[in-house]
Amino acid sequence: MTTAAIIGGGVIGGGWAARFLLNGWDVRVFDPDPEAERKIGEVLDNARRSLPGLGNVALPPEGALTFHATIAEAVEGAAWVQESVPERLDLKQKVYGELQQHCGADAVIGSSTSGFKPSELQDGRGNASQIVVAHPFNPVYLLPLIELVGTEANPADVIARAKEIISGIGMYPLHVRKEIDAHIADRFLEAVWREALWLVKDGIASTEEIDNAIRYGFGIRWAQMGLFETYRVAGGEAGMKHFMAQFGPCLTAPWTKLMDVPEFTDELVDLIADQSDEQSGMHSIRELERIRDDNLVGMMRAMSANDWGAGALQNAQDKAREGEAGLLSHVDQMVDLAQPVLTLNRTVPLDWTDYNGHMTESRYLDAFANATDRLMIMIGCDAEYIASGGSYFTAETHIRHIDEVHAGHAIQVKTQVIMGAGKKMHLWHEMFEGDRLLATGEHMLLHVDLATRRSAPPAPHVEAALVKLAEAHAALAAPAGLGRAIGAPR
Ligand SMILES: NC(=O)C1=CN([C@@H]2O[C@H](COP(=O)(O)OP(=O)(O)OC[C@H]3O[C@@H](n4cnc5c(N)ncnc54)[C@H](O)[C@@H]3O)[C@@H](O)[C@H]2O)C=CC1
Ligand SMILES: C[N+](C)(C)CC(=O)CC(=O)[O-]
Repeated sequence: MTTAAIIGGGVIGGGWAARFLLNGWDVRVFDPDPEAERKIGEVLDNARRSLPGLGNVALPPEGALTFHATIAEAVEGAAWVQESVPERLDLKQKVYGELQQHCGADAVIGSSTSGFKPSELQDGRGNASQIVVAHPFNPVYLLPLIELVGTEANPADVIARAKEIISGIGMYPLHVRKEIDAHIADRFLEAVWREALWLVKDGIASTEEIDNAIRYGFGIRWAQMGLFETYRVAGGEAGMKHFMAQFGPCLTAPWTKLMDVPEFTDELVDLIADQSDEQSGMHSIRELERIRDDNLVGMMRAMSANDWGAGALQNAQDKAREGEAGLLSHVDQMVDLAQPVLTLNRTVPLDWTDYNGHMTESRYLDAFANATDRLMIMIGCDAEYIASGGSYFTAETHIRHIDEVHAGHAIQVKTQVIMGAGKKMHLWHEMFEGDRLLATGEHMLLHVDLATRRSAPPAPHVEAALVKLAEAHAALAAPAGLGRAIGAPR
């Protein structure tokens, strides 16, 4: 088990703690705030309901979370130390002074700083080589971006280790090669924030109107294509050059206020805080966090379905975790061919639940369809085979809903091949939460030629693998409920 130390467990430190913990790391926290344990507990509750279901493969078992009275205790045995104390350079440097006396010389110390350069954090430190900026985005347990910034004081192996660890907890290390104030992303956020303050101060728009301008338009667009790809498309068939020719001249027009920052007078602070209360005060912060998390999970899962952007990153993570989750890619890897095959091992995601507060009926079919996909892969009917023109179509399905299950709970599907020969594949899926049977799915599939869209025999290697599994499963008892039609129990 690997250990992370979290120094400062507020909004961001709490998110880091959840990210490490849910990815199987032990987490040791130091924060002098007597409320820190409660606050991190609440962040963790939100993380547990949203992160595990983001991908389609189960996360590793959670690590252990402990709270410590001193920095010295917290950093003991930590491979990664994440500093997330308030944004004050003197405080951050004081904290490094203390923690470097106790942490391992080979531990990486990441700072969550939103704006300081790594050279400012390293200044005066004996062992500057282990200190880097690892700037996350709120909520740290869901958003994958980390701006990783180092200096010449950081050897290549420290940056490489930092990248490896960040990737290992499902995040995307964006290596900022040249240090600047506020890195890359906060430069944008700061520019947008300044403009927004002017719009409110000048009475042009309320906080809610500004938020609507973002969330009904360019905010959704940015989430999936960023800035340049979006503008390339906006240039039409003529592309980026046309876009720049059309909108370049506007840059000299007074469209932005940038460095001209409105003074934070009491009047301006009250104006913004009052509008914000009116806009969102009906929700507690924890409620708003859950609404935000539900939306983020939904958007990111949509991008996973398209294998795009943050969704493609999640898919790559899922792929890397399959082995650990017991999901195999060929029947020949099975230790015991005569047992039902584990074809799904995942957590119920937030967007699979309905108004009854449990997994909705259509998602049972989703889960069983995913289980069938896994079995197809295991007999050689994988992406390459399908691209060559052969696949299976489902001809008939019968699902029995036996017990309910909720978002955030782990589910597994085990699959028995009832019959597999020639064009036919008859499958029996059983869905469990632990030992509790949740549902069964009986599915008849036919092999097809994708060019003619008609049934056709599979390639010999696919049929051989299917027959091998079907013959091994023939020794299993017939499942209770096999062949049942809707009606009174028999
Ligand atoms: N809030 C945000 O949206 C983001 C903040 N950051 C950065 O993360 C860092 C932390 O910010 P937040 O979590 O927002 O602040 P916060 O105020 O929520 O949390 C700071 C925590 O540090 C603790 N603390 C204070 N002195 C300490 C010490 N000597 N040792 C250990 N803990 C101490 C406090 O008790 C508090 O719990 C800052 O550098 C900030 O720029 C980065 C990304 C986003
Ligand atoms: C406002 N902020 C500068 C602290 C924001 C960040 O640093 C990143 C984020 O999560 O928006």
